[in-house]
Amino acid sequence: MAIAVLPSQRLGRFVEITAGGEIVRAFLPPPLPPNPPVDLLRLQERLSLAHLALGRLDGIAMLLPRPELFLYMYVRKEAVLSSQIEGTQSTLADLLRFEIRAHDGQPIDEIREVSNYVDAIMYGLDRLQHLPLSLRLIRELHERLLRNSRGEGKSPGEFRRSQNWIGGSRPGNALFVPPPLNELDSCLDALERFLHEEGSGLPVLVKAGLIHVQFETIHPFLDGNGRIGRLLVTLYLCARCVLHQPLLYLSLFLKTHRADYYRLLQEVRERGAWEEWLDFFLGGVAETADQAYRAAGRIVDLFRGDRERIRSGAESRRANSALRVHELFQCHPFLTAHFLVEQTGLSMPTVNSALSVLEEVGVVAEVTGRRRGRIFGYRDYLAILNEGTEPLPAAGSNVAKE
Ligand SMILES: Nc1ncnc2c1ncn2[C@@H]1O[C@H](COP(=O)(O)OP(=O)(O)OP(=O)(O)O)[C@@H](O)[C@H]1O
Repeated sequence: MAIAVLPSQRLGRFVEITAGGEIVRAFLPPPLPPNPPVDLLRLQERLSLAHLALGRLDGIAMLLPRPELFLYMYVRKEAVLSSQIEGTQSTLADLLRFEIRAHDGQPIDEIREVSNYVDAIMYGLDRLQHLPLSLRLIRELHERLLRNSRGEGKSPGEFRRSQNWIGGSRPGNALFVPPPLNELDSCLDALERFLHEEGSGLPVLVKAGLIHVQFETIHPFLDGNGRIGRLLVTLYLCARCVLHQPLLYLSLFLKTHRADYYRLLQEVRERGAWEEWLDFFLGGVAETADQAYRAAGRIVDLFRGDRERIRSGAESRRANSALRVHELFQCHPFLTAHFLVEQTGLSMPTVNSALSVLEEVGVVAEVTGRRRGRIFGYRDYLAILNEGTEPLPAAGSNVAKE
C-alpha cells in the first residue's frame, strides 16, 4: 500500500487501495481538532451571533405554554426538510396525516422515511438521558433511520464493510473516496474521543461544526450519512447542554445552500479550509435559530389569540371543551373526532360540538370534504410550521387530491 503524505497537518493523506478492480486514492483525514488550530479570532463575531441566537431560541422554550408541543412539531418539520434534501417529496401535511393513519393515496415509503427520522431523533434524545453520545448510539440511530425504508438493504445500524465513494459512477471516477475499510475503526474511534474531549478549549458550537464535517468525510455508512450527520449536530448541542430542546434544524439552510455546503466540505479536505466552513456553519446556526425563535414567538401569539376567540365565541360550557380540544390541536394539527374522544375522554357529541365551535371561530377546518373519517386541520398553526417547506394548500384543495 503506497502512502503519499501531504504538506500541512491539517490535510489528510491519501492511501492507494484497490476498489472496483482499479487502484484508487482513498482519503484519510487527520484526527480532530485541526492543527494548526482553528483561528477563533476570525470567527469571533459569527460565533457570538450564533451563541446569541441559540440562547434566545433556548430561552423561548420558557415562554411557550407547553414547549414539548412545539418541539413535537418542530422535529417533524426538520424531518420533512432533511428528507427533501435527498429528493423525498413528502410534505409536513403528508407526515401529519400519515401519523393519524389518514394517508390514502400517499407514497408510503417516502413518508415512512420522514417518520423514521422523527423517531430516530426522539430516540436519541431519550438515550442521551442515560448514555453519552457514542458510536453505539450513532449506529442505533442509523438503524432506526433506515428501518423499513429506502436504504433498508444498505446495512442499517452497521458501519460499512465495503468501500464507498462520493460523486461519480465508480470509485475510479469519484469526487472523493472515504477512508479505506482497514482504517475505518481508527477514524471512528478518534471521532468518538473528540465527541467527549474537553481539553481543547474549543467552543461547543465550533466543535459541532468540526464533528459534522469529519463525520461526512469518514462516511461510515453505506447510506444515510447526510441525515445522521445533520442529526448529530443537534444531538451534540443537546448532549453538551448548549440546547435543552432540539429546536435547531439546519436542514433548510443546508438545503438552500447545498452547492456551497458541498463545496466547503470538499475544501476542508483539499485545503484544510476549516475557517471558511465554520464561518458558513455558524452563519447557518444563527440564521436558523433566529428563524425558529421568530416562529416560536408567532406560535405563542397564535395560541393565545385563538384561546381568546374560543372564549368569546361560545358560552362557557362549550368553550371549555373547545379549549380542551384546542390544546390537543397544538400537539397534533390534524385530528379526527375519534382520536379526540380517545385522548380527552369526552363523549363523541361533546367532541363534535367542540369541533363546531373551533370551526365557527375559524381556528380549524375540515380538510377531506368527506362525510366519514373527517379530518380537521389547525390551519394557521400549520401555515407557520410549514413555512420554508412549501406553501400550505387552501383547505379545499386537499379534497381534490384525495
Ligand atoms: N464532497 C463531499 N465530501 C464529504 N461529504 C460530502 C461531499 N458531498 C456530499 N457529502 C455529504 O454526503 C451526504 C450524502 O451522503 P449519503 O447519501 O450517505 O447521505 P443521505 O442521508 O442518504 O443523503 P442526504 O444527505 O442527501 O440526505 C451529504 O448530505 C453531505 O453531507
